[in-house]
Amino acid sequence: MNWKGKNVLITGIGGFVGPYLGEALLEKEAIVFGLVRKRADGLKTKSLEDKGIENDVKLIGGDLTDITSLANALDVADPDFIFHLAAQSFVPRSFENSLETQQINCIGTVNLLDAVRMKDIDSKIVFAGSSEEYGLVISSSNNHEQVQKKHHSIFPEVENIPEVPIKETNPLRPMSPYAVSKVYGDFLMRNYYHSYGMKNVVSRAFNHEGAGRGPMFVTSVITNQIMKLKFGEISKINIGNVNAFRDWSHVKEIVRGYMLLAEKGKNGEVYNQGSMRTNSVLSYILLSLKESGWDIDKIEAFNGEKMVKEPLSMDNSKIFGVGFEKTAVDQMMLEGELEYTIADKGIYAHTDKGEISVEFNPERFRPAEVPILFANTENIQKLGAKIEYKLNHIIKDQLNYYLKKENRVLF
Ligand SMILES: C[C@H]1O[C@H](OP(=O)(O)OP(=O)(O)OC[C@H]2O[C@@H](n3cnc4c(=O)[nH]c(N)nc43)[C@H](O)[C@@H]2O)[C@@H](O)[C@@H](O)C1=O
Repeated sequence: MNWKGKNVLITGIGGFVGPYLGEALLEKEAIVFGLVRKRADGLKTKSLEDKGIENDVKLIGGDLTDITSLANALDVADPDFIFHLAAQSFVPRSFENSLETQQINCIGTVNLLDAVRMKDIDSKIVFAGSSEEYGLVISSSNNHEQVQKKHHSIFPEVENIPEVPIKETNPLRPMSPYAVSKVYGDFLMRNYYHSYGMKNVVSRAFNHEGAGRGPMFVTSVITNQIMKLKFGEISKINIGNVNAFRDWSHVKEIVRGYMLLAEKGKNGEVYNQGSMRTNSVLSYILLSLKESGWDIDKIEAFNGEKMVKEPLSMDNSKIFGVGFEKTAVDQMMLEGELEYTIADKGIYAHTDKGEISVEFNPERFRPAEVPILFANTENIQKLGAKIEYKLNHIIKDQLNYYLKKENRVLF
């Protein structure tokens, strides 16, 4: 599609993904408008300045919870396309402040749809749904008796049949207020399409990362701390649940997917976006250490009970198909060879440059957890999406970002 001269409105342009999307659309000569919250010191945001596009996008002050400001934004932008990215997106915060999350993510989304409907604007909306909507997904790694019992107590209808890689047709079993809010938006989009013919497509993106990712998300927590470790600013790594598996993509790939969905996504449809890989948080730590120059010999639980040899071997690449990378640690965890928690308090990584301590901090654990996310992306691949970035590209980008001292933060 020719984006040249197309009016595009991005809600949440000042977040993590917004500037990447803005940049990609500007390269295609689209006219980019961005909704940002009004502040006393103006509309400019650091993430847009970091990308150097703060003067090229047209910022509109507004708030998703204020429908009048959305009507105004639509008047100003007269959009051909709307990318609705704005949200409270940090899962732990949604547990602490559920109402805020529902106000921004649910009320904000219905406000946007109603403003478009009442103004009778003919634009196509791409909605940022989330893989978090799938929530409690069954895989062989969490399909043993004790865990099955717990699954049934949360979702009695669950059948203990492995569901990975996850298709769009998988049941939605949200595990956090954030996830519930995204299910709301997802269903509302489809309802407005079927009720009013309002053009829209839902993207269910799995985790996406890169330089500038919010410091509270786990990949930033890891790479930030590893750079601090390298520069002697801290002496150990502090982390939460290392046994969760996530499907991590590069943010640039997800942005390409958003644009593809705007162009070719079927109205009223839902598309997964992801890498078709799954790795544990522990592996993200080990791979990041490796990328930063530490050679890991073995890892060992604080209590000394379990030992893992060659944690970084990258075989088994054919098991799950496209671009699958996993470490021996992932392999053992997925096959249940390593206990669900290989350690209760932490692990030591024995490296060529000495021992690194990785401490599990109970405050970083969540009241409810999504055990594994692993995307089946066949549907968006049929539209032309390709997976090019490897996990180590993503890690490198994040480590490079934290090479700069001013980017290293307390987290
Ligand atoms: C697709 C989806 O992606 C993101 O949601 P998320 O998966 O919750 O992302 P995260 O990076 O906060 O956590 C990933 C995993 O890592 C575990 N974990 C361990 N230790 C720490 C830790 O210290 N901090 C954090 N944040 N997580 C930790 C944590 O328990 C979880 O299992 C959002 O963009 C969301 O908006 C979205 O839509």
